[in-house]
Amino acid sequence: MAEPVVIWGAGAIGGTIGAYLARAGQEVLFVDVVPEHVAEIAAGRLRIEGPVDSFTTGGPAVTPDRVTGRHKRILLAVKAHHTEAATHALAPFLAEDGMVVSCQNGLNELVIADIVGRERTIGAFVNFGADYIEPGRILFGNRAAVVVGELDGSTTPRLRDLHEQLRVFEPDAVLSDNVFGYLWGKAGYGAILKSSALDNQSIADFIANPARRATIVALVREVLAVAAAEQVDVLGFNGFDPAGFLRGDDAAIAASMAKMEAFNRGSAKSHSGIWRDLAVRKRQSDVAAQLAPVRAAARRHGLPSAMMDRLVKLITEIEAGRRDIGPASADALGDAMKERV
Ligand SMILES: NC(=O)C1=CN([C@@H]2O[C@H](COP(=O)(O)OP(=O)(O)OC[C@H]3O[C@@H](n4cnc5c(N)ncnc54)[C@H](OP(=O)(O)O)[C@@H]3O)[C@@H](O)[C@H]2O)C=CC1
Ligand SMILES: CC(C)(CO)C(=O)C(=O)O
Repeated sequence: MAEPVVIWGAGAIGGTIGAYLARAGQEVLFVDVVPEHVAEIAAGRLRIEGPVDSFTTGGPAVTPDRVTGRHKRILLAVKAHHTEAATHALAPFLAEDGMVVSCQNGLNELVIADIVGRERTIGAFVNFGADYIEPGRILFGNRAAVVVGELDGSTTPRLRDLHEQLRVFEPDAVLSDNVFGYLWGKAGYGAILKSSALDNQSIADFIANPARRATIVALVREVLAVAAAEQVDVLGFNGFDPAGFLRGDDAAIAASMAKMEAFNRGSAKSHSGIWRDLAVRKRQSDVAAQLAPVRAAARRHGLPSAMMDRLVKLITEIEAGRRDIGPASADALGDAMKERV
């Protein structure tokens, strides 16, 4: 029997990728902590819906306590604040020569590598949009960048195999020698998504809102300054132009903002996953966990992190029920910028 690929965390991202692989006839084992969702997948009722595609599939699916065997390829797709626990849980089931592929937002590769070893960790960057609707139902909102890369930038046979496999899901998937360039790029672009969760506007409307422009630029530049200090060659994607932001080039930034707005208008996923956690699912988001390594690096380099610090504080207040989502919260992030100067 073929070696199955394990999808650990079969929600919006893991469920979508796994559904494509299963539909293509590949051996997939879905693992998730939500028993009702696991039951639907195991019963062959994993439904992908939305403008991109519409199909129902399924396959073997279990909760983590029912996993057996040792597996060569585990795609990890849990939120950043669940990375450490999930990696500890999967480690006993990872083959000695196996790999964990982080299909996540954030610099989770660093956490995973600490637990299973750098040589068993592969980096990935995903920017497509998906929403977990209910057990067995996922909205696939839009296609977007998918990238894989070894942490040291090398091109290995296992990376080529993984890349080929992911092309079943995203034909334009990229094999990169600079996956950290994309991950830091997503940290910059992701800062916009995070700040958009302070308000109820869609991502596209938030980006287009002139009242948010200066705050977005200051926040993105703060993140990218840290990437530069870390000597990362940050890469762009789907309209995001990190070089333009870093240079403080107004024309390039305006062009990038227009492209990012258009890109997000084309998605059926109108709001960020973070907004969805806060406003719809009423639960903790992974904002603090995603920004933790960026803020730590800022401290190491003696760089400012006032915008990121304020963003985390505001989101934490929303999570605790001490603050509402709305324009006043987005304004409060702008205040951090004004206080800085
Ligand atoms: N959704 C999107 O459009 C995008 C998401 N991302 C990133 O992809 C990653 C996955 O996000 P997304 O798919 O949206 O999240 P979801 O919440 O939709 O899916 C994650 C799933 O993993 C489950 N889970 C949590 N802990 C564990 C565990 N220890 N073992 C197994 N399963 C677990 C969750 O259960 P429970 O819900 O109970 O926690 C949930 O079912 C995140 O890093 C996110 O930032 C990146 C690009 C786009
Ligand atoms: C908005 C999106 C899908 C990136 O395009 C994202 O990364 C998120 O919601 O966390």
